[in-house]
Amino acid sequence: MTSSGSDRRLHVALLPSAGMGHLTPFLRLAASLLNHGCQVTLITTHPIVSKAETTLISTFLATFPQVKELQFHVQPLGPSDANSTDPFFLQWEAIRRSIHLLSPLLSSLSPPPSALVADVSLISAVIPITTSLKLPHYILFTSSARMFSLFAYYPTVLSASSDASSPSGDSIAVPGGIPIPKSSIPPLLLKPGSLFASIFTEDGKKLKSLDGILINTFESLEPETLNAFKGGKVVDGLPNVYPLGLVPCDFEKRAGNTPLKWLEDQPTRSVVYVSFGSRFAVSREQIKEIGKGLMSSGSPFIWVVKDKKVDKDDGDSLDKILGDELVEKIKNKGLVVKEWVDQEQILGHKAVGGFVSHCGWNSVVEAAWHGVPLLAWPQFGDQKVNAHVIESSGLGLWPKSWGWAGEVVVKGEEVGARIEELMGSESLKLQAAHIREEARKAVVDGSCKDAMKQLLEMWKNDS
Ligand SMILES: O=c1ccn([C@@H]2O[C@H](COP(=O)(O)OP(=O)(O)O[C@H]3O[C@H](CO)[C@@H](O)[C@H](O)[C@H]3O)[C@@H](O)[C@H]2O)c(=O)[nH]1
Repeated sequence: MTSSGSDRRLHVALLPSAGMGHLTPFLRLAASLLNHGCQVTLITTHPIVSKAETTLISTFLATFPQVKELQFHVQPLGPSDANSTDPFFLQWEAIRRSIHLLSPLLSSLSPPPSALVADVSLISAVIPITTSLKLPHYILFTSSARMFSLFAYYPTVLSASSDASSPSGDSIAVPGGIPIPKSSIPPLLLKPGSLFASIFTEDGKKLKSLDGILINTFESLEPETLNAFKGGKVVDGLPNVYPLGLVPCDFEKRAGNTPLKWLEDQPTRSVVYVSFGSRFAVSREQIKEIGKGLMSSGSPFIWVVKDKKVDKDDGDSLDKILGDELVEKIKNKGLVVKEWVDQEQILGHKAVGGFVSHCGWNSVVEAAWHGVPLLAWPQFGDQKVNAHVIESSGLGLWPKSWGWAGEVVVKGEEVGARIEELMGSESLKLQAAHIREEARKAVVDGSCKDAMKQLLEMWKNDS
């Protein structure tokens, strides 16, 4: 594609932050921009926190050698330098504190980019740079539109509260949206002084300085919230919100440990897939109960077990994590894996009929894309807000009494009963299939395609 009036290609620079949940949608956006004929610069921040991120970045760059990589080396932080022990949040803060090193990198790009799309966690750090370079600044919000509505409206809520660090009342009534119960707010947001809370509240105030907000979602999942943004109801003066369906791409495919052969032998829609994403460690006690639940559910299963936050620390064998007895019992009923699997290929397989998920937003979008109903089991962060989207769109079930991670250990019988409900529900199957069709229409020739077109037009006009 050439820019109107000139034959110079549109050049977009992308700055993701740490964690697969953030990197993956950025690389899907990059692939989509390349498909539209854009020139793409990918800013990679080093050191990289997880092995999964290192692998994905190198696969992406090998698949698209035309992409320019700009390496941004940041000064790592320790837990005593910032109020967090989470290696991914520490990396966000490390990037923010090293941001002065970004300006010369961006200035070195030729031709200069027409826009920078940066991660949501970097907003207030990046604004002075894009302002001084006169570079349009967009963010890619990597969670749901509903979560974005909370992010945008939260400063207003806090300013009206008697306690400056906590909203008053039991719920947050985001204008134009469905109220968000206080019990669904990320627990770290209610922890005064936490690194997450300070980034969230500081950056939420700066949204009006941005040029636009890209969100990875579909109308069929979040119609009310997207309408509230369209009507300008959420916060006055917010820049445009572009709902882009950033769906899995071929470059992500990994053969490796994905049990595709085993899936081939299972009846259609019979298998339940269990995964809690790329950065959540399930407690050993809960792991044992999940194992019992899977066995009592009667469905064959693929279960990805993860008991360390960062994959580099993941040294224990499955026998050690599950215990010999459980490993022996499970053997003929399903598959348990500890390594990275290709979730997209699993969800896209005809044998898979349900997904027990922590409600990481990428997992929700991938389940919607493949029409796989979810059993929502949010653990931390934005995940209860996302679980509400799953429940209200009819894409899945949410047993609210299961709470946040660490609040209760959900017993095996309860897990098994809910999996049976998930796998046996005809209405969930039908609604998930409907959402899949709507998502595909939106991406191929509907609202997501239109949003991407508008964005490209605007960048062209600005360049
Ligand atoms: O073995 C695995 C494990 C994960 N994935 C992929 O990894 C991504 C995981 O992303 P997500 O489902 O969003 O979960 P998290 O990794 O937990 O993502 C973080 O980032 C998300 C986006 O901001 C938030 O919604 C989550 O709460 C936050 O934990 C998805 O694309 C999965 O398909 C695999 O392919 N194989």
